[in-house]
Amino acid sequence: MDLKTPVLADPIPINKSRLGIHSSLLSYSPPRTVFSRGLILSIPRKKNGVLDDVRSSSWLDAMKSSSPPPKKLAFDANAELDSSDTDIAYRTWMLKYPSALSSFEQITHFAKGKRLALFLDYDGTLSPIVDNPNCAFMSDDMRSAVKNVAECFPTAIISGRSRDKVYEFVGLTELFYAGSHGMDIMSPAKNGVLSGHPKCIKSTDKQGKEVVLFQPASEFLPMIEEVFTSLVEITKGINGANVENNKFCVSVHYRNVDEKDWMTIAQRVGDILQEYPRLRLTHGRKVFEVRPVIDWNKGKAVEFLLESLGLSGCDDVLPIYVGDDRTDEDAFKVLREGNRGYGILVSSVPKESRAFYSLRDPSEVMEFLKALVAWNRSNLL
Ligand SMILES: O=P(O)(O)OC[C@H]1O[C@H](O[C@H]2O[C@H](CO)[C@@H](O)[C@H](O)[C@H]2O)[C@H](O)[C@@H](O)[C@@H]1O
Repeated sequence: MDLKTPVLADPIPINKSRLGIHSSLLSYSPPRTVFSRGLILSIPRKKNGVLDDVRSSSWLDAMKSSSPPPKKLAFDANAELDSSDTDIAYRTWMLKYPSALSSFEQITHFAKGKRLALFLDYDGTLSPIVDNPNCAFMSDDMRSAVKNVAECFPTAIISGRSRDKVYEFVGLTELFYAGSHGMDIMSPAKNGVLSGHPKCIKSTDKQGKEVVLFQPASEFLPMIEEVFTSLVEITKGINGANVENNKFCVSVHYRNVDEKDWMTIAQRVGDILQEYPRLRLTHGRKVFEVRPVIDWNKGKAVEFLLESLGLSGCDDVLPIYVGDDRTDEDAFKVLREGNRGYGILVSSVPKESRAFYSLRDPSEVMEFLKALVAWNRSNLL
């Protein structure tokens, strides 16, 4: 698809390319803007996506910067000058990743006459980041915004959580759910789009309704169970550590662990992972994520869903993906590389990304969803 984005509403010089998009929006390139130290979240990473050895000091740096501090702390702890520095850095960063709200007209101008498909991450996108992963509830307002948008466009939630857990939080039957970073895809009960797929299986959901599932990592289930048990065991003595079973992945949270114990937890997790060459370790927001070494991620899940919905390879389709985390970058990449659609990064701090646009936090995500619904309704008049 040719993303003929109209003129950008920000002062970035417009590239005279065929697409009329600034070159930085066409192909991924490292940001040219220099931000103050500590504002860029970077994680040491090898080319294959696996993090460097867990014992290296770069891990500790990555752990420290892996989730932005709550805004209040970032502003209170330092002098006024720091907060205005932060603001300037954020506004400068937004030149490269304009707000999807202030660019809304531009987005809908391009979306006119196209079929939209919406992909939403859960934690940090639909619900704010909280200390206790079991309490990451979404608000009723957000739920109704998601429900309304799903009535207008095919909508999927793609999360690192287990599919059951994210379904429990969201509780809407009309959506597609992809848990375990896209390794556990379920189509809505009344929508049979996955039924014809050769690798899909029929199952029943918690309410006993028939559902269709796609689980490309199913053979890893016993291994994940085993590593989950070991991780629970080795983190028992570390105050605040929390191991979450996400079915085809495991999360080891250190958000509530005292910083002096971060190296210990990283080392213990690394030691266990040594025994599992078919599992890999990645790093999210104050969390280590253990997952199978298979060629599958949130980007692949987006491609799979688009194909299953018959929306792949069509010029009149515009997929939009909204997410806040490193794992969402795989989806942003798929949309950007194929010039297929828009990635929207949710972040309150400058971050390097493959997204096109940005939103500051879940409340802006909700505004954006509401705006999409209003725009769709106005088109029907
Ligand atoms: O793909 P996502 O839906 O963004 O899931 C990624 C991880 O999200 C959850 O952890 C994050 O949110 C927690 C609740 O706000 C927070 O306490 C934690 O520090 C964050 O990393 C979830 O618990 C993980 O299992 C997911 O992998």
